[in-house]
Amino acid sequence: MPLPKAELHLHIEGTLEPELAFELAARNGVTLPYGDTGELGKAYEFEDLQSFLNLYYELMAVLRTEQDFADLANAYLARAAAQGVRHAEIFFDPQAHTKRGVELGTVVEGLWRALGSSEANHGVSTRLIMCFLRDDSAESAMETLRAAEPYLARITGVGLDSAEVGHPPVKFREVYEAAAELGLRRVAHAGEEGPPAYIAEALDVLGVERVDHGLRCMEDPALVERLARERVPLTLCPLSNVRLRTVDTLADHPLPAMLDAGLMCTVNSDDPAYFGGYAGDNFDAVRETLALSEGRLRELARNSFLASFLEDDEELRARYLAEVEGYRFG
Ligand SMILES: Nc1ncnc2[nH]cnc12
Ligand SMILES: [Zn+2]
Repeated sequence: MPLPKAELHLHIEGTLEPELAFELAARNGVTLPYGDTGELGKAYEFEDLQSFLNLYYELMAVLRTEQDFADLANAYLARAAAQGVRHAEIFFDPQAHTKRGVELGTVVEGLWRALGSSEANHGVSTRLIMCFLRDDSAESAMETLRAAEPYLARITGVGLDSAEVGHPPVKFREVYEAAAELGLRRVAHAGEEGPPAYIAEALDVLGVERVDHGLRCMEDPALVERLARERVPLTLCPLSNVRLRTVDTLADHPLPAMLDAGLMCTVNSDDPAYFGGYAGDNFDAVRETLALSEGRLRELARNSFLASFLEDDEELRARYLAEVEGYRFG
C-alpha cells in the first residue's frame, strides 16, 4: 500500500497522456501534427519551461467537450488513487481553453463530472484551483475571474502559472485582491525559473498561502529563514525540475537541504504525463535517489495534508493525518 498523500500541485491539462490525446483527437476530428504516439513521444525532450509549455498548449487542442474534460480528470484520479493520493487540489488553465473557443462552463462542468463523484468513484477528495496565465495580461485574468463568478461553488482558489520570467506577481495585484474579496484561496507559481524576489512578492503583494515550486528560495538565505519561520508551504515537483532543467539531475535536487532548513515542503507531480511520473513516482524517486528517511517521507505526506485547503472539512483532514501516522513502510 502506498504512503497516503495529498497532491497540491497538479495541472489537469498536464495529465493528458499521449494515448488519450490521440483518442480525443479522433473523437473530435482534430488533426495533431504528429502521426502517432511514437512520433509524439519524441517531442518530450524539453530545454526549459517554455519548450514544455509549447507542447502543453499545442496538445490542449484535443480538449473540446465536457466529456473530454471529464475523461481527462477521471484518468488522472484513477492513476493518482493507485499511487496513494487521497486528496487532490487540481489546477486548470481557463484562458488556455477560452482563447480556443471552449467556454469556461464546458471546462468547469466537465471537470466537475469527474470531481463531483471522485470520493465515491476513486476514494480521492478534490478541490479545484483556477490559474491565470501570467504571460497573458492582467486584464484578461480579471475578465476570467469575473467570468468564473457563476462557478465559484466549484472553485476553491486561484493560482498563477505559465512563463514566469518577466511576469512578476505584482502584475496581478488587483486580480488577487478581487479574488480575495470573493473568498477564494490564493496560491502562485514563484521561484521555478523566476528569481527569489518573485517568491517574496507573491507572499507580500498577492497574499498567497502556498508557493508553487519556490525552489529558487535556496539562493536567498534570509528568504529561506522567513519561509521556514512562517511555515509557508512549498509545493515542490522534483521530476518536473529535472525534465525542465531547473536542476541538473535528481541527485542535485535541494529537497534534503530544504527539509534540513525547516521548510514546509511537499512533493507533487506538476504535469505527470509530460515529466515521467505521478505523485507516487515522485515520492519513489526522491526516496531512492535522495536517500530520504522514512521520517522525512512521513513528514512530506503530513505536510501535504496540513498545507491542503481542507479547512471546510477538518474531520477529513484529521482522518488523513491519522492514516499518515499509522502508515507502515514496506
Ligand atoms: N511547471 C509549470 N510552470 C508554470 N506553468 C505551468 N503550467 C503547467 N505546468 C507549469
Ligand atoms: Zn506547475
